[in-house]
Amino acid sequence: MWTDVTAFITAGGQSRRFGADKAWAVLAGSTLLERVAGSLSRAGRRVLIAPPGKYSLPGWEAVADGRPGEGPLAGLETALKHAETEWVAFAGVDLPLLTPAYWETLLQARTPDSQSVQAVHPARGPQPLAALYHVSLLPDLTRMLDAGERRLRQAAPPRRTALVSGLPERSFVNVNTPDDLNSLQS
Ligand SMILES: Nc1nc2c(ncn2[C@@H]2O[C@H](COP(=O)(O)OP(=O)(O)OP(=O)(O)O)[C@@H](O)[C@H]2O)c(=O)[nH]1
Ligand SMILES: [Mg+2]
Repeated sequence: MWTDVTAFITAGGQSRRFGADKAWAVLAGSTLLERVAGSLSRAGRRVLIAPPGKYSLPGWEAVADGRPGEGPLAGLETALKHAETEWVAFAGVDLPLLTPAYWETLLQARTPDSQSVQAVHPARGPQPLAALYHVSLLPDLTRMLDAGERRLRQAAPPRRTALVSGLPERSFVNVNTPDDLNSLQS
């Protein structure tokens, strides 16, 4: 059990590219939402950020977005506000190949002065949508959002971000379109 981290799944998106709610899309008998949730099931407290009543996931609390429709950076602000631990594990709904081992590797890479821990894809760089964040980021995050910033990759300063290389590339598979899902099924 990961007692010192709270898991959050940000599920407030519109799935415009997918064309239907991708949280409910099924891969190998489980929904994408269930698959991400499964990777985080060892977290002591688990919270879904989504419009009220939209999803229910056994073992997961639900909280509403503080800034509905403003994207995953706003979802992260909501997560940090609801965290009762110093660290949160923050994930999107559309990363169906994440595993407990992925998160354990990130948890072990925390350092006393880091505010985020992110896995690095060899071609695409740091992966902020399946990453750890420290609650001390909250005031700066709120300021950034108030100033109009919406890019999740801006959430943590690079000098305070611990980077983890060498995780299996399949961990990063991200489903944005029906083709992305089809290519996993074939
Ligand atoms: N809480 C919250 N999460 C969001 C919001 N917008 C997107 N997300 C989530 O952020 C993650 C990554 O976002 P995208 O891949 O862009 O998903 P999306 O916005 O539903 O899809 P598109 O409409 O195709 O961009 C997914 O888990 C989304 O549910 C939002 O406004 N609030
Ligand atoms: Mg989007």
